[in-house]
Amino acid sequence: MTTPDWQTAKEFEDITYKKYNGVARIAFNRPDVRNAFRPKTTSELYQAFYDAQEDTSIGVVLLSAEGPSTKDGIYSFCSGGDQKARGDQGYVGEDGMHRLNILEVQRQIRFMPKAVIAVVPGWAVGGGHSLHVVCDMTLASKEHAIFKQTDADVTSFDGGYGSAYLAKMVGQKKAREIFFLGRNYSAQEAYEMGMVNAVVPHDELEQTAYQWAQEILEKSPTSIKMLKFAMNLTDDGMVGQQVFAGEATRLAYGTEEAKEGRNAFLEKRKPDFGKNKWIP
Ligand SMILES: CC(C)(COP(=O)(O)OP(=O)(O)OC[C@H]1O[C@@H](n2cnc3c(N)ncnc32)[C@H](O)[C@@H]1OP(=O)(O)O)[C@@H](O)C(=O)NCCC(=O)NCCSC(=O)CCC(=O)c1ccccc1C(=O)O
Repeated sequence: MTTPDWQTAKEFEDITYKKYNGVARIAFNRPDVRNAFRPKTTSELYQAFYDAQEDTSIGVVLLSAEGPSTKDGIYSFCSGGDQKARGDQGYVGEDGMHRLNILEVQRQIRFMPKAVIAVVPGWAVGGGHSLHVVCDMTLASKEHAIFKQTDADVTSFDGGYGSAYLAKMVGQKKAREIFFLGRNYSAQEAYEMGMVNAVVPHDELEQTAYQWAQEILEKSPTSIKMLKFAMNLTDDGMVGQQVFAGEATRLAYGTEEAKEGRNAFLEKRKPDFGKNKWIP
């Protein structure tokens, strides 16, 4: 397996954004504050995920993190909302507005028609924990990954994917333990709970993530997209149905039947869908 020769796709301040060979790598880049996100970070994440979604050469996105901290050498994935940027109604950006826009990033990850893999080299805490939960898969550093939910320490509560979807993943009792007690869990413990796909030696983590991405890229893009949306559907209610059905409509547009319907309208005639089209 080749080592990725990552090329910077766009320069940002709080994240790095690179691409190589069908894979986009978006990484938190505030390691000295355990990769906490502030409004600038979430805005940059939003832009990078949007670009990765629009880029037809990209099939898999890795959500990772730079590090370790220059202060103490500790690795982190993300420690959630930056408590120094927190105001009374959200996190305060350079424009003075109070925002909760990490939830928009969660929805981008959830609804993008491409696989998103969380690559967790260290702490995954609070809103950072929720981000790994919403990703399609999670790979974790054997030596350094620690999973922890501190929402209940700082009067926050991710009542969507971070908690309710987590409960579907690890079971109700375990999810309540994670949130109500706020303990630290190792990569192995997270794996045994069912919220991590693989525990990987730290030095091999990024290469393994790239390798998993390459395996996905060998599959049918339509299958991957439809499978992701099918698996989302039951937990996402009407929006899940809308997203899945939108892609089904796209597939229907490609049929002769759909072309006849469009052409008949444009030619101001009744459509002729032919006989024997009612396949069982
Ligand atoms: C992550 C820790 C457990 C790591 O502990 P440790 O290794 O001992 O390191 P520290 O010495 O504590 O930290 C080193 C350094 O980093 C700074 N830092 C760490 N985390 C943060 C943070 N989240 N914000 C700001 N700064 C942080 C720390 O101050 C130190 O700085 P020095 O200057 O060197 O002293 C531990 O650090 C820890 O517990 N961190 C806090 C975790 C936390 O509580 N996060 C917030 C949870 S709430 C949240 O994320 C809500 C966001 C969200 O997703 C959401 C959900 C629902 C609705 C809306 C939203 C939304 O959008 O807000």
